[in-house]
Amino acid sequence: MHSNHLLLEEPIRMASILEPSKSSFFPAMTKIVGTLGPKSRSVEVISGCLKAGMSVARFDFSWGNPEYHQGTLENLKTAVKTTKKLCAVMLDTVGPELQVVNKSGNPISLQADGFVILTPDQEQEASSKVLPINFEGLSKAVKHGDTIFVGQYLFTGSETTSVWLEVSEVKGNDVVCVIKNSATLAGSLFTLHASQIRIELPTLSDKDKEVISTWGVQNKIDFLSLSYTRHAEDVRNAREYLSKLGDLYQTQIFAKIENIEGLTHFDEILQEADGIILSRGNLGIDLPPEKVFLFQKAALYKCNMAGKPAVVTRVVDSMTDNLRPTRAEATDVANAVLDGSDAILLGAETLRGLYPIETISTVGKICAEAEKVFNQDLYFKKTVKYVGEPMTHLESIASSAVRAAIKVKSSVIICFTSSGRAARLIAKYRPTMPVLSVVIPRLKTNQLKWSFSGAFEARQSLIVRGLFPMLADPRHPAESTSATNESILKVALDHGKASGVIKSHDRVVICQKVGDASVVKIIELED
Ligand SMILES: Nc1ncnc2c1ncn2[C@@H]1O[C@H](COP(=O)(O)OP(=O)(O)O)[C@@H](O)[C@H]1O
Ligand SMILES: C=C(OP(=O)(O)O)C(=O)O
Ligand SMILES: [K+]
Ligand SMILES: [Mg+2]
Repeated sequence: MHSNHLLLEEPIRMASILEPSKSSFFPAMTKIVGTLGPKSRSVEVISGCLKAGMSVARFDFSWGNPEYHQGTLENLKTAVKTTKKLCAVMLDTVGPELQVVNKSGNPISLQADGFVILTPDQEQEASSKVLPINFEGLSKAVKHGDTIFVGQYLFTGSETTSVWLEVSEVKGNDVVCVIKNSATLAGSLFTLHASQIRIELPTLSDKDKEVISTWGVQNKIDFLSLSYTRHAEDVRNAREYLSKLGDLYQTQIFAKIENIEGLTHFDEILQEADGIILSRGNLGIDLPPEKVFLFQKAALYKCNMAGKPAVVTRVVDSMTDNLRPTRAEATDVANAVLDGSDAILLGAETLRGLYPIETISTVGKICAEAEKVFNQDLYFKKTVKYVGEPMTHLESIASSAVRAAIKVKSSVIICFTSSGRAARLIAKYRPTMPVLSVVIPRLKTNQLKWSFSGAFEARQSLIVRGLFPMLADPRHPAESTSATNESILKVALDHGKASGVIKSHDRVVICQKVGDASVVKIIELED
């Protein structure tokens, strides 16, 4: 991954672009989140997705019932066991999402320049004249001239099954709209996005709370993807809610920025959240198109400097029905990596697309190519400058480990960690080689029972660029002696060798505590 590192800023020999990339054990340092659904729920397809590089599975509760998602999750567990590839679980909330329910499922044909009424009366059947919605307050929120977008769940923006509407007038609780483009709405559920409109609904709905406290608790979800996060308060409320649900106090919250309200409160949200999802599906229609890239670059920079993982969505929409991405999409994936994203989230492509596995492997290959030309040196300097001095001891150790690893051309960095903090800080400096984070379980109690920490911490690193976790045997307690440290290190090195990332005579940088001191060690392997 770090060999023959090219820099875009230097003249590249054009022919070198054509040199095939060496295959490596890790498809890419950038992680892939796949949304699982109808086209990606069998053990066979999920196994294919894991082998192709998916390391986080997203379960989107905007759609489907808990039993359906449970069936998928059971298959995921089987696939994880058989492929021996780790995968984290992300629960995605419905939040204040506006939806049109088309009970009959019959296609609804809308003609440009005609009118259609949006009504909160859900008793009415959806038709080309009336679309019933799940929200009473739309008529109070919108005014003449506002734009509304309605499309199939997870619309890609490139299909003829979604429609733009312009508000013509408000009649009581109904909103009369002019149809801007002819379209046929297909399916039984449509998402409705009112551009730049405040929707007075809670970010965590009652339905979300119920799902989290049942399905979420039962499955010990690693991540909560908080749809339509608009304020830091939304994250605080979700955290408060999770803190009372057994193991879920350890669940990380990823705030989804999907509209202008979230964008304007970005800095405060980033402080509260464990990570950010740049939800370009919704945000891409809330923002004028010419502003989307600016948000992406600015938000990724802020996440990188804060050392918090950032996930970019909606990159290869056209792969929902096609085996190849468009040129623009392929370039977009690479740019997301160059801009600093940790992970790419696939939505419709894996959920209802025809090529879930191929999409993951194509995106992974593009990411890996972009990583090779990522200007780590420049990024490193920028980050050190941003953090300033004095640095905390741990951050200084982490950044030094990355520098040492690059200088000695180390094949991997091995980081011992219990909380995951040290490994995340190393990843923050974007090393060009993989980081094997060896998570050492810690014995803990909640006054009712004793258990080992570590499982959440290990899985949560599956969304961070460059981190590859390994959970140490709980028989090696965190309060370790140097003898146990040595034996764990041997296990980590053997694991690295078996997977092909470490070879004989390689140099390896190790970050661990010896006694009370954090140390960075460089070792050179023998045969
Ligand atoms: N069990 C362990 N054995 C040896 N070193 C460790 C262990 N856990 C953490 N370290 C090292 O201790 C330092 C603090 O790491 P951090 O991840 O913040 O630890 P903690 O998990 O205790 O919060 C780092 O240098 C890390 O590599
Ligand atoms: C990922 C997104 O949201 P959803 O949950 O609707 O897929 C998005 O808007 O990009
Ligand atoms: K959702
Ligand atoms: Mg969305």
